[in-house]
Amino acid sequence: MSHIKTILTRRLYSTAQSDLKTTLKAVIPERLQLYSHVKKDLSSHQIGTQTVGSVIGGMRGSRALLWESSSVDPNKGVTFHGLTIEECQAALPKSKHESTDPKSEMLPESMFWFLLTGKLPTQSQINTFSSELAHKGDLPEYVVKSLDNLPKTLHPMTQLSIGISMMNNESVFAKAYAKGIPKTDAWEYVLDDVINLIAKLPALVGKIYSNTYYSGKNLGTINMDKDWSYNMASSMGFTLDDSVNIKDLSKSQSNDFVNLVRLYCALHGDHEGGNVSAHATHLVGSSLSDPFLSYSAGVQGLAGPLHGLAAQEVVRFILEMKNAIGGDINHKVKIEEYLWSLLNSNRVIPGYGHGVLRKADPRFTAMIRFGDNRAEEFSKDDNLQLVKNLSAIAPSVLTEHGKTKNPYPNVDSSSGVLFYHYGLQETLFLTVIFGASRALGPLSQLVWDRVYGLPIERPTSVSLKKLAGL
Ligand SMILES: CC(=O)SCCNC(=O)CCNC(=O)[C@H](O)C(C)(C)COP(=O)(O)OP(=O)(O)OC[C@H]1O[C@@H](n2cnc3c(N)ncnc32)[C@H](O)[C@@H]1OP(=O)(O)O
Ligand SMILES: O=C([O-])CC(=O)C(=O)O
Repeated sequence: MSHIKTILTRRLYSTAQSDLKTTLKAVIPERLQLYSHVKKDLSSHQIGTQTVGSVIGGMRGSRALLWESSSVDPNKGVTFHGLTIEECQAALPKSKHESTDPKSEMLPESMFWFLLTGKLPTQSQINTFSSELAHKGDLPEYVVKSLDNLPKTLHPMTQLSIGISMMNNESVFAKAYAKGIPKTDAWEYVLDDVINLIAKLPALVGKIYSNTYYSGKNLGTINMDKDWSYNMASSMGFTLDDSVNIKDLSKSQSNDFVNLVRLYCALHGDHEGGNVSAHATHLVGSSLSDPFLSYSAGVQGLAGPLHGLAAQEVVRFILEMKNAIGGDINHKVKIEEYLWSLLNSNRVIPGYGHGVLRKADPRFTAMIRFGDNRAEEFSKDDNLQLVKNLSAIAPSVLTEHGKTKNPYPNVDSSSGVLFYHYGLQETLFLTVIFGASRALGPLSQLVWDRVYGLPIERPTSVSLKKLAGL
């Protein structure tokens, strides 16, 4: 016994009289050495059904999640129940007021219906559903008051996640669960919560925008006869008839903005289950946290710069680059030099690379198409032109740099500058629209998680020493 104690004491206790950080610093080099060995020499080794490389490499290549609504092919990108973006654009209902307008975009609520059911909704089903969302769109008073009391300097994504999380006070699922419900009924309560959550996003997004940038002024109202994206645009003050038109847009610019929200939100709604926001929502939901808590976790994941926050980072990067190259947006050499300066200072090029994709993201192309279809509006937009030039130049620079497995643009590359064009120039806000959009897919899957009665997610962890066979 005393022998064991001596060994443990020698192995486990710090010998020096040092503080916490110093003690940690001292043990890092040895552990890093072991980590490098495991990564370099043992990645292909099998541990259970996984490779060691997958365990320490962000679970790449591990098929570990059940997800119904979309899938991502490395070369072709996302499909929604097997339909490509263009097929969805052709098949999903638009606003009832613009159903024959070729420039009007599919509605995110049509996408949600499709993601959830796997069935294409009819125009009349969507008219009714848009109206249901509008009627459920009011924010509870305590949420408004709490948002009003947050510091204006709080990042809009943090405000979004707080707002969503607070509404768990409304959760019919949480209340029903507390009373006791059969497991087989859970999905119906979850569906009610999911619809309520999605319905409240336009007002929530508008409230955060107004509080952060316009001192809480009422910028617009929800119109019961309009769709979810139109109401989001109104809440932010970007429509002519239902808002203060805060950016003084023309009628056609305001229509474009609404359609940009529609396209952006429909496209960003789902990207299979492994991305951080979807996975976080699914993981938290697996403990039977209600949809508000679950999706607020998803939003917190989306707020990371390697994931959704890249939407804001790209716009900042494009503006900085334009400045640094003296506005010479067509100067290939200057652009290349700027990219190298970033890479050489160990920064990532935002909007490039992907965990799964190995070609340009078709969502990137769809957003660029949105601008190209409005040639007159965008003909003098240097930012969009720079984004396009960059997409022709950056892949060869990143390939020569030799690190990223995918040197092509991802979805975040193009979308921010489109919003910027129409006056949404508060860059820290851009990911909030992403946050509203991403509710569609992960929350539709959450309903199915409860239909199937999926268990709590609980993989097993393993230590580095064990991976190294020590
Ligand atoms: C909605 C979305 O989430 S889309 C993604 C949005 N994020 C961005 O645009 C941020 C920039 N891109 C990246 O950081 C990455 O490409 C990610 C996070 C998207 C994917 O990461 P991974 O799957 O690890 O990419 P990959 O396996 O190609 O990474 C290998 C190396 O290339 C580097 N790399 C990847 N992309 C880039 C990039 N755009 N610029 C510079 N280096 C890059 C990685 O940092 C990594 O370096 P390391 O070996 O020193 O750690
Ligand atoms: O799939 C991913 O990892 C990131 C992404 O593009 C998304 O979530 O839309």
